[in-house]
Amino acid sequence: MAQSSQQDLAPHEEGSSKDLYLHTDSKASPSNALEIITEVESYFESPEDSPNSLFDDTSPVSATDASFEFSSGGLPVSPAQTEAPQIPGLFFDPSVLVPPELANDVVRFCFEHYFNRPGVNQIMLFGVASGSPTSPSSSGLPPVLATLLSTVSSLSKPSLSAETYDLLFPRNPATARQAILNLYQPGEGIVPHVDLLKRFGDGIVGVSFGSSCVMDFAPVETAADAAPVHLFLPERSIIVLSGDSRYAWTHGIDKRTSDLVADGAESRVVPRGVRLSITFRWLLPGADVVGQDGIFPGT
Ligand SMILES: O=C(O)CCC(=O)C(=O)O
Ligand SMILES: [Fe+2]
Repeated sequence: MAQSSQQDLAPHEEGSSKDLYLHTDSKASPSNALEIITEVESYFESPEDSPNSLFDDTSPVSATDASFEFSSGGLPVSPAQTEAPQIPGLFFDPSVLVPPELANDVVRFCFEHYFNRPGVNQIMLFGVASGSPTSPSSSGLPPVLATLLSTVSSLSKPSLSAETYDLLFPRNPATARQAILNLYQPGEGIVPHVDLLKRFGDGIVGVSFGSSCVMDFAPVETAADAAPVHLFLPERSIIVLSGDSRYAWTHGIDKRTSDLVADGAESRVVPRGVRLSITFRWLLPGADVVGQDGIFPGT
């Protein structure tokens, strides 16, 4: 699969594999969100036919069931690991999950407010440079996402170093947060990439809703040849990318309808359902200005 540099992912950048159409959507905008951007097309990789059911049953099936693909190219892939890989700055604890009630609230809110029209599969929300885990309502994000952020903050604190925790959840944020909502149908993915270096700072946190998936990581330097690390991200799990894992490794999701996952000495196939991911990132200073010289074209 093609690797994408961070430039390829910039909306409207030349060289992007697909044209992106951005528009602000004031109708769908909760009053406390600064801006909502709907990307009608995105850099997602899609299969020929996308199933249209939402959040289907995704119970695992036997790895010997030949009806499930193991990779987009039909080539076998090694089973994904279920524990955090040894990638500096990557934090992942499979036992730390967002509570189901909050996950339901988040999914319901996002479908009602953002994914309520055909063709919309990506939404960007921008918070403000204030608010903290202790007063999430002042983040400028919709309340349910502010609650998600504060829940992720308390859930992940024990697994994070103090330094990484402060990076993600500083007492007095100096820059604004972006929340990007990505909706994947089974069979869709996202090309391996490093999140935009000029737009986003260090410390990225992502939460999976509705379905698991396997995220692939590869070192930037050797991404073309090196065997990627495959990590199984269960529904409601939290992943943190900082330091090397944010800057020196690509991350991506192969376009498959099922994933092969290690299960002790065995492996199992886990079908993918509709997955919503919510990723929180820091906008770099100056990247929070919307306009010709701001976060949109040309930056
Ligand atoms: O869906 C995900 O978990 C990853 C999304 C992502 O990497 C991005 O939006 O930059
Ligand atoms: Fe990313």
